[in-house]
Amino acid sequence: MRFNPFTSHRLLTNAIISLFLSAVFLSAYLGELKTYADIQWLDIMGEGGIVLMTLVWISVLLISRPPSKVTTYLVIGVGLFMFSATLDLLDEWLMHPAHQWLSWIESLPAPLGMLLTSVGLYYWHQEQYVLNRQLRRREVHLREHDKVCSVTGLYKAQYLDSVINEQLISTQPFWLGAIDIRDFSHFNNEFGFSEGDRLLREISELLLMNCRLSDVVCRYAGDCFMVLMPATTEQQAKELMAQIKGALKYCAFKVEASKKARFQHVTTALIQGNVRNNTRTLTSQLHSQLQQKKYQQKVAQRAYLC
Ligand SMILES: Nc1nc2c(ncn2[C@@H]2O[C@H](COP(=O)(O)OP(=O)(O)OP(=O)(O)O)[C@@H](O)[C@H]2O)c(=O)[nH]1
Repeated sequence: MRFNPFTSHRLLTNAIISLFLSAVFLSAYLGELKTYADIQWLDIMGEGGIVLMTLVWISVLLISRPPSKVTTYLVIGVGLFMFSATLDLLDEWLMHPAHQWLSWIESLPAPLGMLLTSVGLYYWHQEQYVLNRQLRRREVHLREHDKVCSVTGLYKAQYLDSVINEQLISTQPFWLGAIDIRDFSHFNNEFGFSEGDRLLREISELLLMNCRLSDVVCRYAGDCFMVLMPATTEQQAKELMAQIKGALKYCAFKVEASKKARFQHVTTALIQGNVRNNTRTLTSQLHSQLQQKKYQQKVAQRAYLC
């Protein structure tokens, strides 16, 4: 999720714009233009780069973070640093009178800003600790955002493959389960793609709720999820998949447009991780098992209807 700095962080954005403009006006009001020969272009490039980068950091913070104490400390901290850096940059063009108060205004905000940024980083560390605990059920020890599905917040196939690889190397027994939503394309056609996305999100939450802390839940493809169950017996793996199936079957998903409850049916398949397998053969064997089950279910359904 991205935030709009002008709506989600109106006060902070206004504070940063005011800091920047006050540095410009202060310099322009008090300074005297230097002669062309006195201008150091190399200094301008270096100091201009610092101002530009601090403005980029502030924009990234405002766009990426929700309103919070951490965001305020970080943005104001970097903003004060940007204020000092802007004054520093502008005095390459404008000679400032040698007032004590002016040199304080130029030098004090930077260390104060760094202090506030450090406080913000400390709170960020605490916040991250809480978030890491929340994420424990979604990841093992890797954090690579490009491997996370933006719809469900679960890791994608690529991540699961790397965890399977690690499990195979460690020779620990593990089971891999696949869960495929039945007739998801019909659901999409009937209620729209965004309701489909919402259903995928709700299913992800239910999967996480039904899995143990040590399991890794991933969205493998479109409507197919996979669960890696480390140090698990066949009996435990089967029980877990049955619990997931049951939980989804009785979950009354309310479609926004009709407010009617929809119950989801899934097809599941299980395979044991074996040192003789490699990641690709394991996932493709599980996939073909799933396809076979789906086919059998469709044949049985047709026979029942006839
Ligand atoms: N809403 C939504 N739909 C998606 C997404 N990714 C894939 N899909 C849809 O998921 C559907 C998967 O179709 P199929 O593989 O035929 O699955 P199915 O309709 O459940 O059929 P069976 O699995 O055979 O019961 C397709 O309609 C895709 O368009 C997504 O991120 N969001």
